Amino acid sequence: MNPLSSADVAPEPSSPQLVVRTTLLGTVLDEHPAALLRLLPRTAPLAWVRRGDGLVAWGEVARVETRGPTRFADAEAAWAALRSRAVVRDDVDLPGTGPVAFGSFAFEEGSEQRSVLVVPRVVVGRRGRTAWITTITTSQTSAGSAPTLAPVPTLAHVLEDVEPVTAPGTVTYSQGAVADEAWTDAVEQAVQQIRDGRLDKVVMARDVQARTEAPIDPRWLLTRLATAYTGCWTFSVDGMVGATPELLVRSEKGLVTSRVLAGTIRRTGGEEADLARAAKLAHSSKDLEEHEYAVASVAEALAPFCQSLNVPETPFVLHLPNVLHLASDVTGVLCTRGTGSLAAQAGSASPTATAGLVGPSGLVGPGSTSTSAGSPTVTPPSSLTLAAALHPTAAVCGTPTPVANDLIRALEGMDRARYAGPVGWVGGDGDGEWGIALRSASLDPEDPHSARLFAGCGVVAASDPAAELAETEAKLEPMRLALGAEPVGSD
Ligand SMILES: C=C(O[C@H]1C=CC=C(C(=O)O)[C@@H]1O)C(=O)O
Repeated sequence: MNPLSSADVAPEPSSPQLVVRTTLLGTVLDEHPAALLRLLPRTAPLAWVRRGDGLVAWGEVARVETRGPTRFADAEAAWAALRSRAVVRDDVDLPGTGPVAFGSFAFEEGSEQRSVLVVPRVVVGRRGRTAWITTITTSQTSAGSAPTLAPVPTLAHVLEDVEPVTAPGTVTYSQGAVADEAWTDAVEQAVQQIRDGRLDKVVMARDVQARTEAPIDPRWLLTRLATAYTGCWTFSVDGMVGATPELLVRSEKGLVTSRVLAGTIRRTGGEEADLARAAKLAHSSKDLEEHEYAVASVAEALAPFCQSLNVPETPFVLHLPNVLHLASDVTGVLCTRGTGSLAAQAGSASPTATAGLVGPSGLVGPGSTSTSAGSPTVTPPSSLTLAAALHPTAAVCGTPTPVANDLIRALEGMDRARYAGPVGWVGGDGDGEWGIALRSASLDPEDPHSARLFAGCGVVAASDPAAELAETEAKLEPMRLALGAEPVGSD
């Protein structure tokens, strides 16, 4: 059993002291992909779940709200202050045990939408056969006296308080910020700008409004998403709900992973026809081009933090129930004390500098990006720092990033709010997992009958606006299914 420990960093007088206790859960959770989600209360559920593993949480002992260009840095500083003073007893010591904060960040620095980090009161987690429960309280004790650990609830106690999940009833959909025709016009203009050479790729998104007969119970959506989209990360943070297939970054004990997606084709439902479509996607020059930009943006953003990086040369085809995607898993080893970053190594022209680093064909790989700031990193960056550095990737913004971002502002006609922004969790040691908030909806805090669904797609020179509109419809399917009534099976 780990002793009570408090990090030896100077206390930050303005932030409360967290008292955190993690213990093993004696009760075995069943194998259903939504088993963890069944523990959640109706109000403000927090979740990050995939294939039955992950974290669910509720209650709120601290909340950080940030905005604007410093939204990531401010959240990071607040979390650093909280975790540095935390008193922690962790009997399990796995990723996701001990102190945890859930976050959801606005896509755009000029967004009206707040970005949030929430420190929950109770977290239940599972990794394989191990399940645990963490309680977090804030200490009210005066300096010098020992903080009291909260009693740990049993699973039976937790389940006693769970209200039944309710269905949303009939759902009606209506146009979002931009009508379909105006949206395809905007895509047409984007294609023209690409053909004129102003940029290589831009991701254009749209929204759809859903209105439900009964108030939306987020657990209805989460359970259905986790059951049908088992390969995706089902998330819920501060009203942002979805099942994303795209992992922006996972940072665990010095290793980083990012699942990059770009390039899409709708599934037909028939196995043989889908295999033919997968082959078509894998050879589509338009989709491969879209994908290469996205992989390059991730590799470039990670290079300054990594001593080695593996960038697959060719994507694989990821099968989801609604669509097929081109996918690449980029992995890396973070710099530690004494090991310089890839970017720095590339600058020094070391023969081993780019070992294991394969740039996507035809694009500038990170190993040759000598302009990246490449000073050796001594403290491994937190997962939130990495997410901030990666955001926005070319899977949700475009190439070059600033030009694409400007074009999105000029043409898209809506505030993306937290759609396509990082969503996930960060732990007490900075490790964590952040997805890109895709295949998602934002629940209206003022009106429980209302949700805003989002979808976007990568536009390149060869894009056809009508086909891009159809692609957004395919990407809206998971959330339409989540709001539906018919039974769902797993993929
Ligand atoms: C922007 C979205 O998807 C991105 C992720 C995968 C494939 C994409 C594409 O093929 O366009 C997009 O880059 C979305 O789902 O809203």
